Amino acid sequence: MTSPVFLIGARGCGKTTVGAALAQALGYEFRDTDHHLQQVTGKTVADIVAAEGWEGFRRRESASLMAVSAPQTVIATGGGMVLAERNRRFMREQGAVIWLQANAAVLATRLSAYPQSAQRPTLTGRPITEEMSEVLHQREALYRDAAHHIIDAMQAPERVAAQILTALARDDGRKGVSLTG
Ligand SMILES: Nc1ncnc2c1ncn2[C@@H]1O[C@H](COP(=O)(O)OP(=O)(O)OP(=O)(O)O)[C@@H](O)[C@H]1O
Ligand SMILES: O=C(O)C1=C[C@@H](O)[C@@H](O)[C@H](O)C1
Ligand SMILES: [Mg+2]
Repeated sequence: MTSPVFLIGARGCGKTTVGAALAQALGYEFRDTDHHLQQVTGKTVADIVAAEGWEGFRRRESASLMAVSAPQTVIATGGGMVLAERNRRFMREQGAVIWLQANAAVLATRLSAYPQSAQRPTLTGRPITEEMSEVLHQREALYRDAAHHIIDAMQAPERVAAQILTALARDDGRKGVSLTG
């Protein structure tokens, strides 16, 4: 397998955390669309949203997705990457798409412990548990639509990474190629 691996899912599901470990295990590059956007603009998500609105941010994150996608790369995407149909189609066509699934209570607990509010400005203006419930309600069908594999992200990061490796190896087995070849 050489095609990119895209990690999708809500804020706090572990795309950045698990993505780095997964890339290391595969010997792949690791890219993160939120980090890329911050590097090229020199601005945080909150800065971009304040200057250009969420619409401007969504346009820029779609461009980031195209910019970082490459063979032998694990890509942690922004939580809202799936909102655009074009992004969902692009990821499905270009590589393997993995949804890291977690419930609102777990996500809210993680995000409360480590808010990073410059990178995660409020999406709804509501308290965090309510916000995550609302966001999941709006997006679950989109994550499901985009994903080739759904992984339980409410386990230790190493377990999550191991289960993704198993799913990718199974894909390769079906195609008759080895994971590293
Ligand atoms: N499997 C896990 N178990 C426990 N804590 C986790 C797990 N995965 C991530 N975390 C913790 O949750 C927080 C959010 O993780 P991370 O930044 O990787 O999420 P993300 O999906 O990249 O979020 P965002 O969409 O906002 O970029 C971090 O503090 C991280 O240490
Ligand atoms: O879920 C979302 O809409 C977001 C998630 C983060 O990764 C960032 O991309 C940004 O804060 C928006
Ligand atoms: Mg992240």
